[in-house]
Amino acid sequence: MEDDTGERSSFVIGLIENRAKEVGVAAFDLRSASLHLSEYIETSSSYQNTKTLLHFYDPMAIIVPPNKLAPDGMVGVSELVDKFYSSIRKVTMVRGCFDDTKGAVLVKSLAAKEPSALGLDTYYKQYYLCLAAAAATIKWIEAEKGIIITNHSLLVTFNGSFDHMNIDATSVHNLEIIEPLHSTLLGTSNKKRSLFQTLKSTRTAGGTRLLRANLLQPLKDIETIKARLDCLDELMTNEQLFFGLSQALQKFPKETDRVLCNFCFKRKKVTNAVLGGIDNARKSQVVIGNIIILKTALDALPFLSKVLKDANSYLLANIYRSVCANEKYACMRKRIGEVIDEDVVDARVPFVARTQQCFAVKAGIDGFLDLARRSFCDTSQAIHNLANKYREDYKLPNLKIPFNNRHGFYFNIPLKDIQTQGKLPNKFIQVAKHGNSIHCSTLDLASLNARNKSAAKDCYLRTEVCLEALMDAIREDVSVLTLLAEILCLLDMIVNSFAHMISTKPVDRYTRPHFTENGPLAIDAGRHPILESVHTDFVPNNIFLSEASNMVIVMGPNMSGKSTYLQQICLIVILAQIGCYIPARFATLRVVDRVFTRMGTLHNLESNSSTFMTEMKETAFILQNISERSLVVMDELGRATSSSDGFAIAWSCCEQLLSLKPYTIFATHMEKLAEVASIYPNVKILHFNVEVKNNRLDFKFELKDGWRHVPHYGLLLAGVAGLPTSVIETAKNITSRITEKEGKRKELNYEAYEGIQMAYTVAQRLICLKYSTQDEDSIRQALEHLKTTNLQNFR
Ligand SMILES: Nc1ncnc2c1ncn2[C@@H]1O[C@H](COP(=O)(O)OP(=O)(O)OP(=O)(O)O)[C@@H](O)[C@H]1O
Repeated sequence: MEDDTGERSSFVIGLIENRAKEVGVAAFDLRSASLHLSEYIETSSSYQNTKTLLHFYDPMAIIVPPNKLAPDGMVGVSELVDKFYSSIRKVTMVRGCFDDTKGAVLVKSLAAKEPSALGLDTYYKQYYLCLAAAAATIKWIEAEKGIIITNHSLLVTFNGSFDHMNIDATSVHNLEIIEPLHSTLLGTSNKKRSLFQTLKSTRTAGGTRLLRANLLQPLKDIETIKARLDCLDELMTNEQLFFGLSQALQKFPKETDRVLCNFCFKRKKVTNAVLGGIDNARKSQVVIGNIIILKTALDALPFLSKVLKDANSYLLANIYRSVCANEKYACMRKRIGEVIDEDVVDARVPFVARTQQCFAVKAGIDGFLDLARRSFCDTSQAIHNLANKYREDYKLPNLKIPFNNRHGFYFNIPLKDIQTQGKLPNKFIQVAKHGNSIHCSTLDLASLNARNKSAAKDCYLRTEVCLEALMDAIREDVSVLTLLAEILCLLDMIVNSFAHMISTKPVDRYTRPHFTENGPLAIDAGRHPILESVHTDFVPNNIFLSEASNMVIVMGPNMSGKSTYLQQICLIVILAQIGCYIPARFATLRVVDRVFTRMGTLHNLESNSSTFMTEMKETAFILQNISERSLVVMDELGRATSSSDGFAIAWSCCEQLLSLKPYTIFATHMEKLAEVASIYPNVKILHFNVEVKNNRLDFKFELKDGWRHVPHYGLLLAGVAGLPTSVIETAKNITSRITEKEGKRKELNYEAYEGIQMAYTVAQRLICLKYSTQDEDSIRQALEHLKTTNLQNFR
């Protein structure tokens, strides 16, 4: 659509990425004066997430930093724009314009929203890339359009990636998704691992990266989640397929995904003028190594095809259709076979790899290359002859001649051989002790090494010239290579991580979660995915949240398992939304768009905030950013200030959350908070069962309905911790007087709201039946039952 200025679109987009493949996007809408900030991890090497965003905004100009080769073979955002959005105006601004600190200051002063709602103080680090993009975008707009944006006028929103669940940095930390809390806090190694570490049995760096990205931003699209779960179902029921796939993946060199994406880049032509530079030789060596890896990967494809031929699940069948049955791969392999020697393989041992690379191209294609190879063979032979000579001359039968890329060939002589000789002859130089042997060289070896290296360099440079036409032909079909790279990463994650983890647990410990659009979040006998392997007797627990009962308040003494339970629910939801089975007997979930947690009580030293201020900033951010589809877990909100203010804050936050309708789990020690449930029927109270035996607390870790007063649990624990008896006795007297008064008030409240409670219970059951997958007869029966029981209750 054209606007008044004749521009097709009113959006200007700033784009920047970092080495960890996180992308920051600032989308400025000139028409509505709004700024949409997004920051996410790019999960695919073809920049699918960024493309979705660019497609959505359809901008008139894209601002990027100068072109720079992205690490790990990814096409940098700048090249992405050149390649796929050449019709859109591209503006390159120097990196200095992408200043995150300036961006934060600008956004704070221009935004119409409260700074607390933006969460910039608390989440500054999480936003830094999109803030950098915002700084450049705003600077360009002001200069280009000759305008100045008025303070507090801009509507600023923050989105992650469109297709993914958002988890803020604090929640990632609280939930121990990537790092366990203890190791970062105390610098100690702890038995407890993070979710990422538990799942990290991927084989390739690409698979590991994808797993990490998925855990940080799980999926939101039910169909994609279901496709992954269907694939897991098939792998769990078809052993042959599972083992076949694991085997097939092992046939691909580990760095395949990185190398395949490298073919997107074209190097400057190797001319005679540049021939000879050592740096060029190294780059040529990389090109040859890449071709060899591509050849090995293409050779592994037929086995993958054989394994996937009869796969039924959509995901695997689709991989078979798009990759295995795609003739382009076979054509490419044939084309490689015309130039590259059939026997060349990808090797890890440095000298074998060097030899493979020197002899990669078939003999007779290039005369100069054949000459360089002869020289390479001669010098290699001369080096081995030299070693033989030293063995005899100096009576060193165990002298070895290893090779590494840095030093070339060197001698390795066991210390005991030298001791029998008395001393190492003076001929040997650069002597260094390594364990039970010494490493050294001689002038002759150094000279031969130099000649050998120079011959290898000539081989590489000539080989690259021979490969030019082949490389161009491959580049024409580079999209099939990026597709293969993505598929290998995905398979690595699903087979080597998800399926592997499930298969190493006892049967039926992990089950497939079910998903509905708007149904309840119900988990039967859920367990903590990490702690269950630390505690052999881990006690499973349930959760049920629905539209009619969207808040659970969990009560219980210290150490009863509240925080673990909150973390467990979030981790189960995350596992389910990355398309993995979950540690529960049964679960049906509603897709969550954001997970918010308020758990830690750490001082935020960086932002110079007290415990209470950090708590309040995080709570403000949550309350202003949640949607009806979010999951919120709050652990002991309000405990860091005076008890009356803390209680008031906890209560009003509960009320606010109830009005916003996300699914909320609220853990608290404040017994008075149980009264929220008497007033609001959509709140359910649960407590962790604890028995008091001989003045000691016996933790059962079982979650039970309702609220239960455990007398003086704080005092019991304080006693165990060593507080004087006199102090504890006085405290007991005070607390029993307070609880007596409270009890009476609660009874009055309960009577007043009993009617509403009952009506809500009926509504809640009706909602469950609405999303039930049972047959019509059972639902009719259940409705009949509901009718009769409730008529009795109302009478
Ligand atoms: N379901 C469970 N089964 C077995 N052990 C558990 C279970 N839940 C928690 N635990 C263990 O109990 C300990 C205390 O749990 P947690 O920290 O969750 O308690 P809490 O109620 O949040 O305590 P506080 O109120 O003092 O923060 C944990 O170290 C955990 O290992």
